[in-house]
Amino acid sequence: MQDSKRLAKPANGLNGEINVPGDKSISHRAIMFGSIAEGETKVHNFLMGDDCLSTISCFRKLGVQIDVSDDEIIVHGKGWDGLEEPVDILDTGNSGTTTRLIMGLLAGRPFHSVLIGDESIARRPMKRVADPLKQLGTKIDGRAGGDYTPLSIRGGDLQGIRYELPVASAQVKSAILLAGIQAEGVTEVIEPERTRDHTERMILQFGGEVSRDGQSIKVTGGQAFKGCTVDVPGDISSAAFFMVAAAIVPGSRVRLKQVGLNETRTGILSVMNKMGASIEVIPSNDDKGEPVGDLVVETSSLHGIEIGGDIIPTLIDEIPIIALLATQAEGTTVIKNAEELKVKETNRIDAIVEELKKLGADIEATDDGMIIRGKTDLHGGEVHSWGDHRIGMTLAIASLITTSDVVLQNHEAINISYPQFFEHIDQLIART
Ligand SMILES: O=C(O)C1=C[C@@H](OP(=O)(O)O)[C@@H](O)[C@H](O)C1
Ligand SMILES: C=C(OP(=O)(O)O)C(=O)O
Repeated sequence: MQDSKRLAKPANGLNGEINVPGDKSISHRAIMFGSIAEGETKVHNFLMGDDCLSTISCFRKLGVQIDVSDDEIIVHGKGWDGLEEPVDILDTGNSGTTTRLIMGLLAGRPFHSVLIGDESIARRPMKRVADPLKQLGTKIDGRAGGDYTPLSIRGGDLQGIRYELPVASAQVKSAILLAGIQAEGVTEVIEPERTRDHTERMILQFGGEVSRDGQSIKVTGGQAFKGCTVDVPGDISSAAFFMVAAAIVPGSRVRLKQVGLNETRTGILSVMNKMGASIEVIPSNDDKGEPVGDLVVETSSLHGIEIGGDIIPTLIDEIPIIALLATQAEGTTVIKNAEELKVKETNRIDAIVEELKKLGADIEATDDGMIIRGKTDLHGGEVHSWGDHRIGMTLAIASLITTSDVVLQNHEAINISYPQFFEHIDQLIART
């Protein structure tokens, strides 16, 4: 059953501080590297969202012991050879990152696995990963000629390749690197634009080697990893909802603590600065593999800008909430080169345009993005998350500034990446 939720409104803005949950991309990778490493890996501030729980469940089925407690996750890695042929199907749930990265990791394992996910995963293209992995020497098949789940993978002896990514995707890059570290010789991936580099950083953190020269990333095969401690920073993609909320709700001042500030993820900061938002960045000194800092955001007067080109991969997941921000900016905001949004959990161009229109936004879809004209007073109404966590959170933040109530259908989708989301809204409203 899908639940609906009538959302509360702040009388005097959002105020106070919160720790947003751990970074989703880094949490997935910590479980994966912990599983293929020798010895124990401790993960602090792990994101207990549904996507990362899917990753834990898959690795348990591959024979890895993973202990979950309130303050840490312990992964008992047994090295590459410790992974066992799963007797059950690996269910990756709603998670594209789990599905695509695990494909790369299983590509070099000498056994058979079957991957399946939910109905959203079943619509997302997997050929972009399967093609290069087949070139490395893996056997992969699946629905529609191997482009969609269910997928079956029979790992094999791999040979390094040189591969130019046709799309700027960290998931495809990471899958190839995870296969490349098991292959004979060197594997080189060339990205058209820079994408998030958490996999590369984690290879180094677990004692491996990877090099970058411009847009080219190289790994040598036959690498073994050593367990370590991973301190997961707060997720800037989750912080983005409260950065925008603070900027658009009158009378707000919010401090978001210990947020990951990796420059391959901070496009939202540049965009908000350009639009005129008041954001103070307070960097921390104890960088443990990833840069972190606090962000203080205040209500701001905003203007529209053009967003496109190589900044897109650094803010791809933030575009739904940037669209809402743009409805509160004077003038026109154009978002282009963002066609990848069509193959996320939903077609996020269609989803955000359709739902924000229901609240009175002046927004139109284009082939590769959207055009938003502001500033518009938004009104209440009934909206739907489309089963997509980022669409659901964007609509919930919109409800903080609408002239009447918003009813959000299927808000549970938000548990994918931010289980404490509504608690955090209540907390920031209560402090006013
Ligand atoms: O590597 C990752 O952790 C991710 C990469 C991005 O996807 P693409 O690689 O498909 O761009 C992003 O949208 C996703 O939320 C997480
Ligand atoms: C696209 C996302 O995740 P994934 O690709 O892992 O499903 C997201 O979190 O916005």
